[in-house]
Amino acid sequence: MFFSIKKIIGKLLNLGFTDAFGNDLNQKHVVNFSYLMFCVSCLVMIVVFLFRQMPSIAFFSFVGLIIGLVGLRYNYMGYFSRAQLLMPIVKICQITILSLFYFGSASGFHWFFVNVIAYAFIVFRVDQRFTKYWVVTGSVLLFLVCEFLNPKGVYLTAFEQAVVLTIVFLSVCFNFAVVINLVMSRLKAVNSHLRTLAERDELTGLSNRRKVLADAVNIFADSVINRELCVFSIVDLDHFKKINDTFGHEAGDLVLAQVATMMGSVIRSQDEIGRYGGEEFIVIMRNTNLKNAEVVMERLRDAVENMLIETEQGIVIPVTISAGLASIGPNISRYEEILAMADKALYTAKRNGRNRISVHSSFQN
Ligand SMILES: Nc1nc2c(ncn2[C@@H]2O[C@H](COP(=O)(O)OP(=O)(O)OP(=O)(O)O)[C@@H](O)[C@H]2O)c(=O)[nH]1
Repeated sequence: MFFSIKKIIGKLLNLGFTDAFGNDLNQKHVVNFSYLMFCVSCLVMIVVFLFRQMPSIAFFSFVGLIIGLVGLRYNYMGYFSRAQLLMPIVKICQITILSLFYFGSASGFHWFFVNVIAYAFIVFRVDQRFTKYWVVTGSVLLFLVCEFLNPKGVYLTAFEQAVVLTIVFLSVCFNFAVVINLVMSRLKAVNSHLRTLAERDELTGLSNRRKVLADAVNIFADSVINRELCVFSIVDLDHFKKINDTFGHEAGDLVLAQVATMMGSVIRSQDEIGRYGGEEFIVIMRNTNLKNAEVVMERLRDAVENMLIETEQGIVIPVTISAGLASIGPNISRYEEILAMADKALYTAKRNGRNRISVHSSFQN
């Protein structure tokens, strides 16, 4: 129940969004949220004041509701700056008129200006600072006018004013909590998206060199601390230059992407894969000895050899890989040493005819 409500609210706040990670998203969310809250409050006031037979406030709130819906639609249609600006204008008018002519400052209704000021600080960017200062200055001045001009109001009894004061306090707190939450969760989402972009290789979707080497450091350190084995493997596509030269660079890219997908499906979930550069990949196998690692890599080699990669013209591109494997050992103090050994083993595999797996032995030169 709670989650479905949260989902509906999330959908409403995302109204009009086309790009999940563009700029201004914090602002758009806050604008949507402000309109939603404004429309809900207008609706509540229409009901309450119709019930209390105060048609003028009910009508005033109805006009507010219509303007609120227009603003929401503006934001939905992508007229962000119009929506952005309409909100503080309508809110300032509503607070001033209700506070001065109906509720009186004892109701604390003019404290809603706090929301307008917070809105201005969050929603207007640096290049809109003049609008921001106008909204903030206007709000502060009108707050003072409301505070000193008509403390009693004409409509509400002292008790009702106390009730309104409590409602104002609670809703200002609520608005602040939601807006802070919104901004934080947007920042978190954008942050994690940026991290993903910074760590992914665009062509293959695998970890890029920086990420896989960072994984290598961590896995190596974990293995040393826990006295476990780990195996590093460097995988290289055979005669890849020839594939590019024969079938074209695009076909080469297709091969890289499809081999990467195959690697993702054959390599065990606990292992890490990344694109080391060009047509080279790294596979890091945790808690694994060389023998088991060789079995996994042999399975991959076989799977790649049997892949059917077709160009757009329907030509099948024959692809094979070679891989070199090396394991952590007693005299190894840095992960780069294992990579260097795996690279040597790869060289051996290439020298021995390619399409094979070669394991680095400590007796090798
Ligand atoms: N299509 C494509 N080609 C790339 C990419 N990155 C590197 N290459 C090409 O990969 C080729 C690698 O060639 P070589 O290093 O000579 O290796 P090879 O032809 O695979 O030969 P062996 O490794 O000895 O079997 C070069 O021609 C690069 O231009 C890429 O992202 N896409």
